[in-house]
Amino acid sequence: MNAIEVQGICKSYKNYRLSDVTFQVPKGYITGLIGPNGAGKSTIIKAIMGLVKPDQGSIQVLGHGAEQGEGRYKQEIGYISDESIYYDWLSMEQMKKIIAPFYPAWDETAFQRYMELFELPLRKKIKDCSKGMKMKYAIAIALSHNPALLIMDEPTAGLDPVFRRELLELLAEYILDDQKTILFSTHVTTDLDRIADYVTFLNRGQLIFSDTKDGVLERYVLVKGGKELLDNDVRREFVGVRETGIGFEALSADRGGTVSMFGDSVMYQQPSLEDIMYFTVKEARLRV
Ligand SMILES: Nc1ncnc2c1ncn2[C@@H]1O[C@H](COP(=O)(O)OP(=O)(O)OP(=O)(O)O)[C@@H](O)[C@H]1O
Repeated sequence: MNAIEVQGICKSYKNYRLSDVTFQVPKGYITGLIGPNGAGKSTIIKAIMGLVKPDQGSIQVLGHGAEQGEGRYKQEIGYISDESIYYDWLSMEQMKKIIAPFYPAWDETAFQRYMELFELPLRKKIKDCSKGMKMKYAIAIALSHNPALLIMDEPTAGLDPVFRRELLELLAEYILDDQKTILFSTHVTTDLDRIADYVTFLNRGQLIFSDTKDGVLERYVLVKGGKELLDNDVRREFVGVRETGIGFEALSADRGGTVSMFGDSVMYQQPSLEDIMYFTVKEARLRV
């Protein structure tokens, strides 16, 4: 079953086009949305939240059309935006008192626990908080109404490495009951290496893939070989090629085909998600 279904979404801005993007966010898992700056991650997330109206396509969230304004199902969603959405002249405690009544499932004990865990002083004014503190506060608020679906736009941006890791552990714990789903965007692929079950990769408004992380890592392979092997036909086999002083390094999206083509004349390595993003994005830039 899917918590989110994005079907054929298109959205055009002046110098940007999100082109026919289709993917699903399966219930009970963590899906990471990756892509470089300007790929369209925030646009997709805002469309899922009903904050951006797609030109074409449809989006279902928890079984409802995403365009259904402030439908009740929205209480089931914990949303962390890439912009601060709070009245920053209020203290964190005062702001919470405004937000909590909107959520019937608000858990005050959990909120107090998260504030303590994240070392956030309740009386501090939001405008006096650091970027990381504001992000932690948004996470505390989102988790305290026990949402079935957590949607976060770059939640790890601005967090120090220690809290970043603790947050990822917290999220992994959050979905342990199989009823919760998380979608989060990031351009830090190591966040996904740690906790994502599914990865959706967007580049220049186009979907590159949406698959299980293990499936992606099985399909792609990094090849290292001598320069003499690299002619134009061979280049076309790869997602991207980087020439080095002594040879080349290239990424293939077809491990089986590549291994049967090169046999043992090259070296093979398991690429990381960062390698996959690097070669894909670099190649797309060269083609423009
Ligand atoms: N309201 C808007 N009007 C015009 N252009 C917009 C608007 N919103 C987004 N864009 C453009 O759409 C493109 C995608 O932006 P988006 O914020 O979705 O990317 P992103 O992948 O979230 O990037 P980042 O990682 O830098 O946050 C960018 O070129 C951006 O300038």
